[in-house]
Amino acid sequence: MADAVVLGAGSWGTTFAKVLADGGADTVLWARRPEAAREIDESRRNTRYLPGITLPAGLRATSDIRAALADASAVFLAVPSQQLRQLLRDHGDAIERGVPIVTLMKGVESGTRLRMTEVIAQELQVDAARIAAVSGPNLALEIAQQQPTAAVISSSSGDTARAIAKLARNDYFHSFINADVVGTEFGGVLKNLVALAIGIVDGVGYGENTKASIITRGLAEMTDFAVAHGAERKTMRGLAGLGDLIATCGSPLSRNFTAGRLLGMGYSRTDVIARMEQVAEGLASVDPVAELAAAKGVRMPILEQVRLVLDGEMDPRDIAPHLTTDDEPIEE
Ligand SMILES: NC(=O)C1=CN([C@@H]2O[C@H](COP(=O)(O)OP(=O)(O)OC[C@H]3O[C@@H](n4cnc5c(N)ncnc54)[C@H](O)[C@@H]3O)[C@@H](O)[C@H]2O)C=CC1
Ligand SMILES: O=C(CO)COP(=O)(O)O
Repeated sequence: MADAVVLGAGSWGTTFAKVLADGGADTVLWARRPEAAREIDESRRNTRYLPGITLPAGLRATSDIRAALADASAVFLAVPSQQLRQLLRDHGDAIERGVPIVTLMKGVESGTRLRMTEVIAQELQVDAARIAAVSGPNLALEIAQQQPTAAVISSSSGDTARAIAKLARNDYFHSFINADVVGTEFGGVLKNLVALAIGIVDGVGYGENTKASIITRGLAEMTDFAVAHGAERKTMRGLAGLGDLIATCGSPLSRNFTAGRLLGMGYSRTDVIARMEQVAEGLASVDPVAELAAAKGVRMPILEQVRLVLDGEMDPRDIAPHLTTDDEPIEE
């Protein structure tokens, strides 16, 4: 049995497989395209997603998903959020009973508005104690370059969180644990939306005051939303909240920042999607998160303005002054 099987050989799946393999885990990475699996196995490279990175010799790749799953002691999921349900529907039956299932993903499903751990529980009919979510300030390329980084592994089961945290650590990557799955997952989803906003104002040409204002108010919005959905406030100040917000909003490596920047430069939603070569999860999360916020009566003016820019109903230059939609001053 392989210690870990990672599904999805994009930038994060490949990087996380490297993290696991560098920590000593016998790891198999599933790539949808046979030529991608071959490149990883034969050249120790994934040039499309991780240029310049040499992958560890111990990391094996395959395009045979069912054989990989049948041999897995733990399964890690790293495909775009809107694709997860179909993948599990097609191949979830190949996963052995009792195996922990870990999402590395940062999105909600449009339509159902479900978090990834909820999609896993629903589609595979597995107990929440077997499921974990990984989040944190984890820009893939920096980790692939072995720059020191921390993440948090969240599960309702302390045993599952601890087991995954022990697997996902090495001399450049450290995993903490928590039991706040709702907050940990929503942290990853919500920071993408703030990163879109930061990208937009960067594309417009605004500077650090604007960005700091949006990041600070964005964290307040994230916290209101997450707490209304049952998260712990402190999770939003941790790696999966503030930590990831800082990394994602401050880096041109972020695809959400990049997508926002194109919007700020005047490209339409359709143009931005066409130009992105990797997934920018925030683009698909805007509407379901806005719906979830409305259902709980949570006001999210920054998210609302990102939505208006995406829909072509607001000039990107107008986003910054509208950090609140209130006419009367409100308490910070
Ligand atoms: N790249 C990063 O720095 C980080 C990404 N994440 C999250 O990880 C998840 C995956 O993102 P990335 O790897 O960055 O995306 P990516 O765009 O680099 O790669 C996505 C991978 O999924 C595959 N894929 C696409 N549709 C598929 C389908 N229908 N069935 C199977 N495979 C499919 C693609 O071929 C590709 O290998 C996202 O939810 C993202 O938010 C989380 C932390 C860091
Ligand atoms: O989640 C990430 C960093 O923690 C990656 O952000 P992007 O998806 O915006 O690239």
